[in-house]
Amino acid sequence: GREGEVKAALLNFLEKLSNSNSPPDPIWGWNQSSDPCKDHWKGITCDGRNLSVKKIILEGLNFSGILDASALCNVQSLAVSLSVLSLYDNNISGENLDQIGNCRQLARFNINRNRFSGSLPNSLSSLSNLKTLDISNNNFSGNLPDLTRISGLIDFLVQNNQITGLIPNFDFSNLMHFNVSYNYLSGPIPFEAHRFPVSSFIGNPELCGDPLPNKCPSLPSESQEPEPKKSKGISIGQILMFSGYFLIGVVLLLLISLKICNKDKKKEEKVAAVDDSVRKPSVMTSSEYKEGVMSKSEISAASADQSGLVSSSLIVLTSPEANGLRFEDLLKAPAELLGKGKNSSVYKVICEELGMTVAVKRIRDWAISNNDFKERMLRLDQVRHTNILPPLAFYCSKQEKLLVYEYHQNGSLFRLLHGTQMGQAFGWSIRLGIAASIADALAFMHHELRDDGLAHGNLKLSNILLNKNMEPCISEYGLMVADNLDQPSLAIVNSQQMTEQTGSSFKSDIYGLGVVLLELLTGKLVQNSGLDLARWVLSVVREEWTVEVFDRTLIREGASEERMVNLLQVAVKCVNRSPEARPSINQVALMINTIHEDEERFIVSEA
Ligand SMILES: Nc1ncnc2c1ncn2[C@@H]1O[C@H](COP(=O)(O)OP(=O)(O)OP(=O)(O)O)[C@@H](O)[C@H]1O
Repeated sequence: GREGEVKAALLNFLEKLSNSNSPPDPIWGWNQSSDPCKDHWKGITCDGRNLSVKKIILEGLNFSGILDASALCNVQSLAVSLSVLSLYDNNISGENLDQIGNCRQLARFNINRNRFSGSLPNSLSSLSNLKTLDISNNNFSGNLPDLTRISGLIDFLVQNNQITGLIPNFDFSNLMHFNVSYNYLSGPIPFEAHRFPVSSFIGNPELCGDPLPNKCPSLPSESQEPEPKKSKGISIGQILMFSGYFLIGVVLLLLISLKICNKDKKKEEKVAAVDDSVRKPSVMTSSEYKEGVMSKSEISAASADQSGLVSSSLIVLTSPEANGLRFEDLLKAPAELLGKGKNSSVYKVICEELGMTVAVKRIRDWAISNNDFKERMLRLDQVRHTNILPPLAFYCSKQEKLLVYEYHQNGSLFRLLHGTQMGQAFGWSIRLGIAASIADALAFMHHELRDDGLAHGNLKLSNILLNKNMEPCISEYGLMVADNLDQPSLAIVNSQQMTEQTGSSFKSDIYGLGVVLLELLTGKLVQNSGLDLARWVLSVVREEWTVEVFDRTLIREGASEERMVNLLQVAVKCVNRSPEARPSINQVALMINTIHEDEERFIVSEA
């Protein structure tokens, strides 16, 4: 019957894989007289009712035979259920690989670190459920197959092969990891792929265009075309990447006094100058800048009273770090653009005389009255928590607001998790400790500021900075000018908007925290609202292969699966579509701290 057919197919598959006629090690349980599901054959995972084989995972086992795809995928009763095939890290080569296309349910196919060669089967394009394709570190040659129809692809990893030709079109929308480095690919990198880091493409001498430093030779009629496109949708990731190239950043603090309304036009020109500088790095001296934007009298008004609370200029708050900070110093100092969102930019400003480096956030066209803004800043100044970055000073005019924060040279959690110094250990205990600190800090702030209606409003990895001791420091608390508020109408974003409108942005913070937790657990990049990542995690958890979601470096490190699953459950609760169904921040903080304490007890017991 069916069961016998599956069993025979698996035994045939294993025999070819192990390249020997001797029966498999008895402790594996693979034999004629037992059942792959009920008797838990090593490497086999079945569905909940033990009726069908869902996964075959035989990693790092020194197999040196062949993967005969027809032995698995041409057996109907097996092919209809198999969703994961991973033979990562063996010495296997392939046979009948084109038959893989018959394993229609395959969501993960991983043959990384083996000895496959020849061309990639075109039948890969019929695996419409595929989420992870990892064929890296083999000897594949020929062109990449056309995978445009696989819209759910999340990981596409083909690095370290001998693949030639152009990078074909993909549906890049869900792709989180894309790596074609160290092959023989040529031609331009598709525009949609520019958001991936340089490391995704290096080692292909004939590949060109962003994010690689070598420009593509311009085609006669299109040479000027791509430029404006590039500047259009600069994402956080791109900004981070570009910042590597910008050794000298751009000096600009655009300030327009309330009184001088007729300088609007002039201001627009200046804004354009900033925008332009993102593409073409240039340096503008502070005196050039000052002349254009601010009159001397305004500067002196700004610096008239160092102790702060001067009406229409820079208002210095009570942090001891802000002591002596003057507008003039900010204007004189060299500045570097750190990042730029739709309505805001952040500059690093080095005030040498004060021996101090600050980050200045400039927000344009924020529909908040100057009085409300001032009141809000003064209120925020009264509530302090060690893991919340207080503003040092601020400035407001009708068109724009400036916020001065202490600069944190260790960067953000975003950079730590996705940055170039990937090798740096960012292990499970540290991630869990950071998660607990963030939750505690938010719980404190929510409690103190609930009556004022002041939540964080835009919690995400790039707003969580790291101090000298690598402890988290949440910046931009209370600004509540989320960049993503005008994203395309996706269900969760809409409900988030709704809650925000009804004054309950506290629940949005819970959602934001949930996404941060998901990112810490999966190591995956989240775009915009966090919707993609949340949706992906939920789909994976629903498919009963929860372990698949975790960051591989955490798995490799041997992090406790139980505690990772516990934290995942907290995260999943936080990203519930319905704001009312999300737990309160106190509940979240309690749950995370319990997991963190478990972890600490475990570490002590291990020592
Ligand atoms: N005080 C600071 N010290 C060091 N780096 C900072 C500081 N404030 C912000 N940054 C970094 O500057 C970059 C730009 O910050 P910004 O807040 O504009 O970007 P964002 O968080 O991506 O977008 P958003 O405008 O939605 O907050 C980020 O990489 C952020 O981590």
